[in-house]
Amino acid sequence: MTTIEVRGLTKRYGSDVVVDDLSFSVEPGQVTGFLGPNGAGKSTTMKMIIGLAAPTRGTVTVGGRRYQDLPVPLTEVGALLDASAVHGARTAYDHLLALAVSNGLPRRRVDEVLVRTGLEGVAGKRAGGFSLGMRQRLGIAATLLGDPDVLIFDEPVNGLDPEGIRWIRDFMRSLAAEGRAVLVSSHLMSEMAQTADHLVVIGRGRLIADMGMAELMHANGEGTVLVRTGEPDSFAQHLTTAGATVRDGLEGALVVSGLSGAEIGKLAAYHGVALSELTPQRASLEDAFMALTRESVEYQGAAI
Ligand SMILES: Nc1ncnc2c1ncn2[C@@H]1O[C@H](COP(=O)(O)OP(=O)(O)OP(=O)(O)O)[C@@H](O)[C@H]1O
Repeated sequence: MTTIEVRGLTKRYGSDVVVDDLSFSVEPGQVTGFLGPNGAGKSTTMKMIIGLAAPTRGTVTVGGRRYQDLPVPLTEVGALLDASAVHGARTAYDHLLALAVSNGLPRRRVDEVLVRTGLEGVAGKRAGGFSLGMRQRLGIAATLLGDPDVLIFDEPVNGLDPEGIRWIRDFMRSLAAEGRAVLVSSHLMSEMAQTADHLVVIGRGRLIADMGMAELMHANGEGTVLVRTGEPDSFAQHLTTAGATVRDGLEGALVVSGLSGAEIGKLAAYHGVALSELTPQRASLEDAFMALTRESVEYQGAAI
């Protein structure tokens, strides 16, 4: 089972400890969101995973081995840390071919990853003229050349338009569905809420939370549903009788916990109550993240 294991990882730059005794695991078949405010140490951690920065202390292994000890790293782990790191004068095809050849990978992989990332139509175009979204696709294509079980992406949706964001999100999910371990960093909880199965949250280089997305949602009141109806009082009664907890929301809305949206919908149908809104709440997740990382953000602000 190929995973990333981070144990007691620490990185010091001068007197600054930017990654501080960090331990977590990245499991296969999941998207693990690596969350933290700007400057929390996400990029530095990712660099240490793929041997671009040396830990001051601690270890990090991919599939049980240090990156430096992997015979053909590209076949074990693909990483996209900076999509602009492309030779602009080269075509997309030549960029990938150079990477494949220098890593002893078969030429056919270039065609395969171009198709997989939807770039086959622009394979002969110079990467320098690519939009940010296309550069990201090209960067992702490169990570897949060696068909690795582990993939690492640093803020892959930064600066992308909604269509680009959606493409990346779906792509991450499809990679995890194939059984790969996917580690993806972001400073936005809202982004991770729609992509990740598991979350590793850091602040000031330290681990703040390491938990399943479902667990986090549950712990932070996810499962609350906003309900609007013309008969709030009688429907609130039905909800309470069915085991839900109901409190009043804004403008006559009911805020319901203890029943899912589907269950509330069925209950309304059973009692012949027309609902004008039935919305599972997600905002609490963003609140949870802000609360978790507030201290580290304030520290950053105060340090400037
Ligand atoms: N080569 C370096 N030399 C000195 N300090 C560094 C170096 N690389 C990163 N840092 C510092 O380490 C801290 C963590 O940076 P890092 O880029 O890992 O954070 P991050 O969580 O990825 O944030 P962002 O989302 O802003 O990239 C920052 O304060 C940064 O200035």
